[in-house]
Formats: sequence, structure tokens, C-alpha cells
Amino acid sequence: MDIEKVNSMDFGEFVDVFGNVIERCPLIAAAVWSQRPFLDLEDLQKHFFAVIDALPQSGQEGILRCHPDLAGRELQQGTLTAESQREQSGAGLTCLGADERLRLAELNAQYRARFGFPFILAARLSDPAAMQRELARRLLCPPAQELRTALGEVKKIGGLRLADLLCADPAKL
Ligand SMILES: NC(=O)NC1=NC(=O)NC1=O
Repeated sequence: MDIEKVNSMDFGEFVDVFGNVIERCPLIAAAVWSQRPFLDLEDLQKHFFAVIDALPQSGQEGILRCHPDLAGRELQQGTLTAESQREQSGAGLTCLGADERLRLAELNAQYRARFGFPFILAARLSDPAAMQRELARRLLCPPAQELRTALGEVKKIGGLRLADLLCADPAKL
């Protein structure tokens, strides 16, 4: 899909295609649509990120809370969105040993209890062992810093999803 096609989309088509670039937050795509036309993929991505950055903290935390846990209940129950399912299974989270899964669940629970939102990391750029190390490390960070880190991961996930949708090479963003 090229940027001319994106710029020609009406509101409904745009939200249908880009509504899950930010996990379960179609409102972000709805807001981005009114900023068209976009110069290229990088410009489109910049507009997604600008909407996130302009939100009040409550809205930013709301975005984080829309994310499913890594290797959590939704992965077990098969209720993840198609994008999350692909990302989590691609990162090897569907074939964890019982103790690995339990350890991640414990750390995820501690993280959520401390920060009030789920631990978020771009699974496609990681693996189960690295995730566990990152979770344990970030668990100790100050809340304000962790909010920024988590939003950064949401942007990485969104950038990769956008690159997929426009069949672009994420490294060239
Ligand atoms: N809590 C999460 O980080 N979830 C996820 N990261 C991804 O890359 N896909 C997810 O579902």
C-alpha cells in the first residue's frame, strides 16, 4: 500500500486499516485521519506519535492499560488481537515452559501492582529471556520514567505495525 492510497481513504476505511496500530485504541487512528494528507510512512508515523504525546497523562496511561499482558491470560485463551497474537507467538511466548510462564506472570503482576498498567515491550524485538530481564529491571524504575519507557515501547510496536501495513522496511523509518 502506498501513501497515495492512504491519503485517498475515507474515515471508515482509514480506521478499519489503521485502527489497531495502537493496540485497541482506534481513537488514535481516528484523530490521525484528520491530519491527512501524509507525505510518507514516516510522516504518518509521526502523526500517530504526536496524538499520543498530546494526550494528558490519564489518556497515556489509558493506552497502556489497553495492552494485553505478555504471555498472559489472553494468550492462553486465544483472545488476543491478530497483531498481538502474531507478535507474542513470534517472540516464542506460546512455547514457554510452565516455570518460565509462571515467573513472567509473577513479574507482570508485581509490575502492574506498582505502576497501575501492564508491562509493555515490543515483543518482535525481544525474546522470553530478554523480556524477563527487562521486566525485572524496569520494575525498579521510578513511575514517571516508566511511563515514558512504556509509551516508547507502544510507539515501537505501532511503528512496526505501520511498516507491516505499508509493506515498508521498519529499519528505513
Ligand atoms: N504487554 C505487551 O507488551 N504486549 C505486547 N507487546 C507486543 O509487541 N505485542 C503485545 O501484545
